[in-house]
Amino acid sequence: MAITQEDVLRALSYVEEPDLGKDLVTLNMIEDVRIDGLNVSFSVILTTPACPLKELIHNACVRAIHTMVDKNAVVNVNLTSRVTTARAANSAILSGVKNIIAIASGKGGVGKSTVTANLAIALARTGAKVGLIDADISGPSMPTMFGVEDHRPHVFQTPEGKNLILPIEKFGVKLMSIGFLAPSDNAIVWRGPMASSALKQFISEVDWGELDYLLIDMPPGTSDIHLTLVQTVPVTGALIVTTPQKVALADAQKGLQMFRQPQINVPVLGVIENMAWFTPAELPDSKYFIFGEGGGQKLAEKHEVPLLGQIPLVQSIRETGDQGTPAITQEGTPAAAVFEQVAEEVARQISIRNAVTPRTQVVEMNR
Ligand SMILES: Nc1ncnc2c1ncn2[C@@H]1O[C@H](COP(=O)(O)OP(=O)(O)OP(=O)(O)O)[C@@H](O)[C@H]1O
Repeated sequence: MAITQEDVLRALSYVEEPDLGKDLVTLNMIEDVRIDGLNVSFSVILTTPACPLKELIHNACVRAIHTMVDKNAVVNVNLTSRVTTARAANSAILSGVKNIIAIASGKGGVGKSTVTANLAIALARTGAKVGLIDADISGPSMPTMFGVEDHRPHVFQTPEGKNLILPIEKFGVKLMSIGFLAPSDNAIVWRGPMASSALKQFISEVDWGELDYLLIDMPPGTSDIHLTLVQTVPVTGALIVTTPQKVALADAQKGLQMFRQPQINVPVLGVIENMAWFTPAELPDSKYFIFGEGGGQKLAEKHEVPLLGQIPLVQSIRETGDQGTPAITQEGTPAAAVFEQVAEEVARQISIRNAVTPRTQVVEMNR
C-alpha cells in the first residue's frame, strides 16, 4: 500500500522531544513532508541550531518510520531550526532579538568574560545569529579577546533621521563594548550612572538587527548596571559563572539570588563552573583540583538549576584569549570541544525555558 502523509505524521507523533516532553507533531516541529514511492522526506524544526539532541531525534524519526510505516522506506530527515523566544511579538525595544541572556558572576576574575566570548562564538558557529554586549566596566576585555581593540564602531543615520551604531562583527558575532568608547586606561571613568547609560545606549541605539541570542557580559557582583538591565529589557535568563572555590561560590550565590528576587524574577538558566580543575598541556589526562572540587555542582543542586558545564583551567584558554583568537576558534582542540558542549547546554536550557516559563517582565522603577 502506498505510504501517505497521514502514515508519516502518525508515526512521528510517537517521537518525543525529550526536553520538552511532547511529541514532534504536537510541537509543530514537522514540516514539508514529501513521499515518492518508498522515499520519505520531511523537515524537523529544532528549537535551536545548537541542539545537543540532534542525532537522537534524527535516529528516533527514522526508527519510527521503519517500525510504523514501512521497514523498507528510504528516510531523509532534514534537521533545521527556528530559535524560540518568550518575548512579546510587538516588543518596542530590541524588537529583532529573540533571547536576551545576562552572564553574571559574584566574584571578579572567575573567567566570566572568557566564558562569554567563547560561548558567543560557539553559538554563532552552530549557525545562530549572535550579539554580545560587553557591559563589564571593571575591565572591558572583549575588544582584546576578539582582537578588535583598534576598531571603532561606525554611526549611521536611518531614513527616519535616528543615529544608530553599527556593532563590530568578528567570528560571526556582533559586538559592542564599553571598551570601544574609551581607552582601557580610562576605565575608572566608567563608574555608576555613566556605565548604566552606556548600557542603555547599547540596547536602544545599536543596530542589532535580527538576533537569536544577545549575550550581555555583566560586571562582577550586583550593581546599578544589573538593575538598569532588568529595568530596560525583559531578560530571558541569567547564567552564573563561578569557580569551585568557596569564596567565589558564596558570591555567585548572591548573584544568583539577585536574579531570583520576586521583584526581579529573571529565570536562572544554570551554573557554569570555570577553572574546575587544572590540566597541564604536557599531561592532558591529569586533573588537579586547585580551587576545590565539586563546588559548581553543589551550588547548582542547592538552587535546583542545572550545572551547564565544567571548564578546565588550561594555559591555552588564557593565551588564545589574550591573542584575540578565543579557544573555541582553535578547531579540534579539547578546549574548543568543552565550549561547544557548554554552548549546546546553554541553548538547550534557553529552549526549555521558552517552552515552560512565562515571559519575563521588565522591572518597574520605583522612584
Ligand atoms: N578556563 C581558563 N583557563 C585559563 N585561563 C582562564 C580561564 N578562564 C579565564 N582565564 C583567564 O583568567 C583571567 C580572568 O578571566 P576573565 O577576564 O574572563 O574573568 P572575569 O570574571 O570576566 O573578570 P572581571 O572580574 O574582570 O570581569 C584572564 O586572564 C583569562 O584569560
